[in-house]
Amino acid sequence: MIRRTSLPVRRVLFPSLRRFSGGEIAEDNECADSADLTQQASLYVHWPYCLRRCSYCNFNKYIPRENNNHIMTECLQRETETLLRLSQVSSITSVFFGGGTPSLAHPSTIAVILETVSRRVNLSDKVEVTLEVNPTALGMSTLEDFCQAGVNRFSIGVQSLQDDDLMFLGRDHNSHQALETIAEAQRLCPGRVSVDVMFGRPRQTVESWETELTELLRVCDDHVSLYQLTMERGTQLFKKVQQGEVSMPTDDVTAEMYQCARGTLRQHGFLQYEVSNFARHNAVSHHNLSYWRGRQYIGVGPGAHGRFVPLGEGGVLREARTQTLEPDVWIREVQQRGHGTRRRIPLRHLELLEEVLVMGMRMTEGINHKHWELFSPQLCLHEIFGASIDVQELLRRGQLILDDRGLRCSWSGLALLDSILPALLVELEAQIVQRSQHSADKQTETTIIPR
Ligand SMILES: C[S@@+](CC[C@H](N)C(=O)[O-])C[C@H]1O[C@@H](n2cnc3c(N)ncnc32)[C@H](O)[C@@H]1O
Ligand SMILES: C[S@@+](CC[C@H](N)C(=O)[O-])C[C@H]1O[C@@H](n2cnc3c(N)ncnc32)[C@H](O)[C@@H]1O
Ligand code: SF4
Repeated sequence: MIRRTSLPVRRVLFPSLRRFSGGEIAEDNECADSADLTQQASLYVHWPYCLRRCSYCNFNKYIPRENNNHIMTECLQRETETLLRLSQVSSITSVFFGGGTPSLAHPSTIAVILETVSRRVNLSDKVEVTLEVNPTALGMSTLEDFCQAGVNRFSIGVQSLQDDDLMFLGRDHNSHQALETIAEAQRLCPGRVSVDVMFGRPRQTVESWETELTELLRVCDDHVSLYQLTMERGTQLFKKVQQGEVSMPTDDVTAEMYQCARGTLRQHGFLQYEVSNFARHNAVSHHNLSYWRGRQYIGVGPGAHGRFVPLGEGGVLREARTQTLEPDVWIREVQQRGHGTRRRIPLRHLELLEEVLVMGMRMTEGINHKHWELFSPQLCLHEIFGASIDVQELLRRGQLILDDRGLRCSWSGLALLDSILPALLVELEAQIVQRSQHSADKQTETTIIPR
């Protein structure tokens, strides 16, 4: 039985182990081979500080007691060196400075980290280097210096163009500043500016959302990320909703908002390439694509996540790594041992395939046969999913497509990804377990010595 659960647009960008909550793209996927999987990685750098706490946010962020930018920079640099050495990658394919509010860092921090990377591995000038920017007056005034430091893509946290909503969300900017920042970023990096916008906000209606999005599309550049406002435990918003002070739109309303936004974006020439992401003129985010395509990534900074094979330590399995969350503790660890890795979990074959499946199905292109074969040379997509009754039902309903290109969601299926994934994961596990059972039986058969 396949039921709708929720929209897949909630904020899941990189997979957390065992917790799965949902056109045309540049061709770089096609050229990946198995050597690329271990020799290349993208790099994520987390800046953990913000000016204030937004009412809805439970990302890993802190309001600094004092300015320790200098020490944070030194430690980010040191951890980058350590993790590059452990991964033994030969090139970094994209860099993403996220947070927190990385536009609060000094531009020289960005330059120092990029120099550190290029001293150790290949970092071509053409590589995408993104900085997340809060559209405050300060954020806007430093954009040019960030470009000088090596940033060539900006991701601007606009969230809304309604000033009363921005205030309610606890943002540190207003709509005028957001518009000015978009214009300045576009002047500096034409075609490489993204905006984040949230829907499903209290009091928002489908009509007001459509008007707001249309207004944003008139002024924005070529990339838009849409996020459904999600209630997170421990946030002010969560408390207010629990206490009945604020009510959130129903699931039916947010589903309508999502579908309406997809249509509006399409009318404005944006192609959807992932559940939450839309691009014009092929201005896709290469960094985020590398997550969805199951490539290696190195996560540096407090709370950053990474996925790579630690070749420098003689490892053979890809590991899920998480860095220590709390900045002061992380700083001490980096000073003492060169990195602040808190957790390392080697991914078994099934777990790796689960991640490849969950992340890959978020893209409109889905998972093509060649891509799957890189991770699963023994069992192809048809062998795993072709005979499943649940999958057949999804195919019959037109929500899923399995053909000679590979496995992907249809337009209607993508909005239901969260309810489609469980059926796929169950089938994947069943087939992998069955196959390993089968080969174990075969091994036993051949090793029995007749009396
Ligand atoms: C964690 S923020 C970091 C970048 C920057 N500080 C900002 O706020 O724009 C990245 C994005 O996460 C999204 N986000 C954070 N909390 C969210 C929530 N509870 N629901 C939906 N999206 C959320 C916002 O759209 C935001 O742009
Ligand atoms: C919600 S997304 C927004 C991306 C944006 N829409 C774009 O197209 O560039 C970015 C956020 O995800 C989180 N994030 C991304 N990669 C991460 C990683 N490897 N480790 C930890 N957090 C990560 C960070 O909080 C970052 O601010
Ligand atoms: S500025 Fe961004 S990271 Fe900081 S609290 Fe707000 S949403 Fe979270």
